[in-house]
Amino acid sequence: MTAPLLEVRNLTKTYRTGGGLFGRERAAHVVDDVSFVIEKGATFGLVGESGSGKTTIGRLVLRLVEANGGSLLLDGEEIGEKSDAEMRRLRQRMQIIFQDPFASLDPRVKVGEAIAAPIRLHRLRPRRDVRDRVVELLELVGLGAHQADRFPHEFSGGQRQRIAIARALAVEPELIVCDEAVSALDLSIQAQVINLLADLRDRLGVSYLFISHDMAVIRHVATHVGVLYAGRLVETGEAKEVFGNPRHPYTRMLLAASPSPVPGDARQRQAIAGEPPSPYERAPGCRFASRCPSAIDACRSEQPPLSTFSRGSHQAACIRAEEFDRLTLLSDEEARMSPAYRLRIDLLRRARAESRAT
Ligand SMILES: Nc1ncnc2c1ncn2[C@@H]1O[C@H](COP(=O)(O)OP(=O)(O)OP(=O)(O)O)[C@@H](O)[C@H]1O
Repeated sequence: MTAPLLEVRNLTKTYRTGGGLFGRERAAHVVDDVSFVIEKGATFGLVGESGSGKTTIGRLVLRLVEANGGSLLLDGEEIGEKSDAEMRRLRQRMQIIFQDPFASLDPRVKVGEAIAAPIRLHRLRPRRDVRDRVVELLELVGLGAHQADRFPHEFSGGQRQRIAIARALAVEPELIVCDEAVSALDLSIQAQVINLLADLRDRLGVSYLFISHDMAVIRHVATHVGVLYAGRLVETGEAKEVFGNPRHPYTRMLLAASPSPVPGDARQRQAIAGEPPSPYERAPGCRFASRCPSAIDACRSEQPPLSTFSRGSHQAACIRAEEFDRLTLLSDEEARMSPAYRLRIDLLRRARAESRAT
């Protein structure tokens, strides 16, 4: 079996703030033991609420910030230890697109020049061919040759994002990290940019780490999904499995809070009650326990077992919630035939009721 394009293993990031002469040093546990893979030509959608650590993971993958632990393998090769010089070469294979392309486009530089700069820097084309390549890239993202001589402010938000995509593609990357790349756009423009990204994936074989807080966007764009809660991945899997059969209670809450994918479906969206814990406070139990409808007392004192990470498979981190679901789905008939199951479900129900009463 060939190696996946990117393999992230047990990635951890803790920021230390304060300290010094008078301040007390504090640790923000922002990313905790995160593992996932991105296959060639796949879009891995990383979704979670604000502050869950999505941007940090994107930056860790590109080594724009350094991890405290874990490893990163690009095409099977460890890149976590590479020197700055080696990383500069590797960065050509990995690009990033931000939410606000205006911030990353110099207002004084014509867009043709902005796209040509990385081609020249990495000497990807002979000088005389650079202009043709810029035109080719503009056309690839649905813009025209005549737009090369305009300045960024002459474009709409959606067009600017297309320019950012063209510039990222200029170095022929294998992986593009899209950090909230469509979040600032109107819905109809969002759909156009998402379709463009999917089209480029099919035509060029590029892969994406697509970061978004919006389940509806992830549903449209992702082939695989990772659901992040307070720095931990609580569920990963193929998109059709995660959306068709979400297993973690947090995934279900995110889905209930997002619009129905069925046109005309008037289902009420349910806001997620409560707040995630601060990264500065890491209690021993499950981070999601205070918001979890299936939580029992034990969840507040110990982390529920994590199912082992295995490549490409659907995994649910919370074995306890899974077991509760499985048992409650048993029909009375099945439960009668299986006294052990019946006993177990009675115990779980009682534990849950007691935990709610306290
Ligand atoms: N340099 C830093 N020092 C201390 N804490 C940080 C630093 N950078 C990020 N954090 C904290 O890490 C947590 C995760 O931030 P991050 O930006 O990765 O989350 P996010 O899921 O991308 O959220 P958002 O969608 O709001 O950008 C936040 O609580 C943030 O305050």
